[in-house]
Formats: sequence, C-alpha cells, structure tokens
Amino acid sequence: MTEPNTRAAVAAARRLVVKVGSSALTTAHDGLDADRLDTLVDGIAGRVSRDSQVVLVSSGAIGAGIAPLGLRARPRDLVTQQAAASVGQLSLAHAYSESFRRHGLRVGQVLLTADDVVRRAHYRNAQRTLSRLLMLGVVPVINENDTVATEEIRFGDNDRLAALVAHLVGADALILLSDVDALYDGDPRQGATRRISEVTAESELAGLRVGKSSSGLGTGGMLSKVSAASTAAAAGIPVLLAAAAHAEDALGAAEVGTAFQAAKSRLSARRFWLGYAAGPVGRLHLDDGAVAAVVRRRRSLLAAGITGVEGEFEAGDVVDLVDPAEQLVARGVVAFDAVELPSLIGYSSRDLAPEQRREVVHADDLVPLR
Ligand SMILES: Nc1ncnc2c1ncn2[C@@H]1O[C@H](COP(=O)(O)OP(=O)(O)O)[C@@H](O)[C@H]1O
Ligand SMILES: N[C@@H](CCC(=O)OP(=O)(O)O)C(=O)O
Repeated sequence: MTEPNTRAAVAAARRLVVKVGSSALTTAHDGLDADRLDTLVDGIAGRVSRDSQVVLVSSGAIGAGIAPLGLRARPRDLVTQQAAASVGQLSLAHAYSESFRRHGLRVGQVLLTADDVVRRAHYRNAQRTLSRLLMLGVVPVINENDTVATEEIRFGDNDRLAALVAHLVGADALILLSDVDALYDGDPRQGATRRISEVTAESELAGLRVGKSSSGLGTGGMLSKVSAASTAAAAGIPVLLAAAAHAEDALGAAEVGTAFQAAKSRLSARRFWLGYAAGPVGRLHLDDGAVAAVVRRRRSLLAAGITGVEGEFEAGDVVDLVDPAEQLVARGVVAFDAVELPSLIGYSSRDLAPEQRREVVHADDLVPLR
C-alpha cells in the first residue's frame, strides 16, 4: 500500500512548492482570471495558516500580457513573448499581492533565469534569498525571468523550474496545479478517460499517451509535468498533480489528482545537480556493452565503449551519454576535452599512452538516468 504514504507525505509537508500553470490562470481572450487566482491563493493561505511554508511558482506572465497588448493569441516568437511577459508579470505580481493581502499575507517576487538554478554558485545565492523570505513569513512568488531568457537557455515551461526549486528550498512536497485534474492514459481533451491515481515507478508511464499542451496557453503539457515529477522523485520529493480549481482540496488531504511517489534513496545534492540541473554541453555515444557497464553495473565509462563524440566541451564539463538508439542513459562530468577524444575512442586502456589511461567519465561523476 504505497498510495496513502505519498498522499500523506504531501498532506503533512512542512515546506512545499506549489506550481500553477498558465492554462489554469489565464485565458487568451480575457488574460488573467482573478477568480481562479483567488481560489488558488485561498488554498495556499489555508495551508500557511496550518503552519506550512509555501513557495509559489507561477506561470501566466505571457498569458496575462496578451489582452492588454491587443494580441489575439499567445505569441509564437520569443521577442513578442518577452514583451508580453514584461507587461503581464506586473499584473500577475500585483494580483498576487492584492489577493494574498486578503489573508494578511505578504508576497515577494523572485524572477529566476536558468543560470540561477543550474550554476552551482548562483544556486546558493537563490537558496539564501528564498530561505530568508520564508523565515520572514513571506510567500515567495517565482517565475522565470522571461524578458531576458534567450531561446537557448530558457526553461520555457515552469514545471522543471518548480522541480529544481523544490530541491533548492529542501521542500517536503511539490504540488503541480494545472487546468487538467490528473494524469490520464491519454490527453483528456482528446477523449482519454482513465485517471491515474498513483505513479509508483517510471515504468508505469510506459503505456500512457503523455502529450503536449492543447490549451494554446500552456507550454510543456503533461510531458513536462511527468518529467518534473521524476526530477522531484529523484530528489526524494513526493509530487501531487491536480487541478488549480481544486487547489484547496489538493493543499488539504483530499484524494484528488495523481500522486507520484518519491524515490526511496534520495540523490546527494551534487549527484542531483549533475543528473537533473546541470546543462549538458556535449554528447558521448556508447555501444551496448558500455551502456550495460555504466547503467547496470555502475562502472566508469572507458574510451573503448565510446563510438562517437558531439559538442565542444572541455574536461570538467557535463555531457550526456546516449545509447546506440540515441536515447539518454546517463549524464556525467567528462575528464577529457572534446578535441582529445576522437583519437582515443574505441581503444582499450592497454593500447593507450599512460597519460591517456584514465576513465572518460568516472563512476563517481556519473548519474544513470534509465
Ligand atoms: N496523458 C495526459 N493526461 C492529462 N493531460 C494531458 C495528457 N497528455 C496531454 N495532456 C494535456 O496537458 C495539458 C496540461 O499542460 P499545460 O497546458 O502545459 O498546463 P500548464 O499551463 O498548467 O503547465 C492538459 O490540459 C492536457 O490537454
Ligand atoms: N514564464 C512563462 C511560463 C510559460 C508557460 O506557459 O509555462 P506553463 O504554463 O507552466 O507550461 C510565463 O509566465 O508566461
């Protein structure tokens, strides 16, 4: 019986991150929906009054900027999205400030770029600010800093950002609120009906059709929520996915949504960063033997099992390790520069010069992701 444990852990969490998506807060025609925002805030305020600390990750800046700028739909190009976010973020922050004020609560706005969460040194800085805000009884309201994020470095959707923030603040639970009330066996907008109440292992997701957003306002769809749930699970954080309209139930102990069980053994902060936060700058292609060695036997990656190298990385950078079908199997810190590798790959250690006889990715610097 795993289900009561995951839900009980979410219900009992002292510190939690709540993420709300654009499709639950905004409509293309009218922009920000004040009633929906108040419902969410009521749920959070209820939880704060029961002695929990809540960090809110809120999307909706771009959605809230659509109507005031006279646009008809969510802009597709980055620069107009940034302009819309610049206008919409102000309305969003103002609306939260007013809505939380009804409950005597103060909010603080925190706009993060991917770098603030992904670079280890910046990570500490964000961690300090958020923990001081919580100490002061403030509800931090986080969004990606859309106006400066470029296509290459942006998170785009806030699900992954929320999972990384949950790890960063040492949250006991993550609640993802959307316009859909649970994970289904396919997109419910396209007819699927079987609600998944609990996910205990990633293998259970195999037969499901987990798709993109179809609201025209959200970005990542269910795909990014499921991926965020597995990121949080790796950090030992249970996740509940539910409808923003049922925020009070989700923040209470009601049997709503889909619960994702946390992994039993939580990765160390460094290994979590390596596997889930760091931005990989290259790819190493592995043969089947090397995949088995690094994934199943937790061995170091040697030059003999590498069949190809992509990217311009230096020793110390983080790279993806992919199998012959190009599927990601692990992530690790590479011990050679990209330019050094082509002359080594495929050779066993005894055929290499003594200074080249070291692991390409050491087992201690490698996180299997399959
Ligand atoms: N298997 C699935 N179960 C539930 N929803 C799904 C599934 N596959 C795709 N979706 C879609 O994902 C949408 C939620 O994602 P998104 O619009 O990005 O939300 P948000 O703005 O809250 O991040 C749902 O409205 C639904 O249309
Ligand atoms: N930072 C963006 C979030 C983009 C987005 O649509 O995210 P989400 O709704 O979480 O899939 C915004 O505030 O509009």
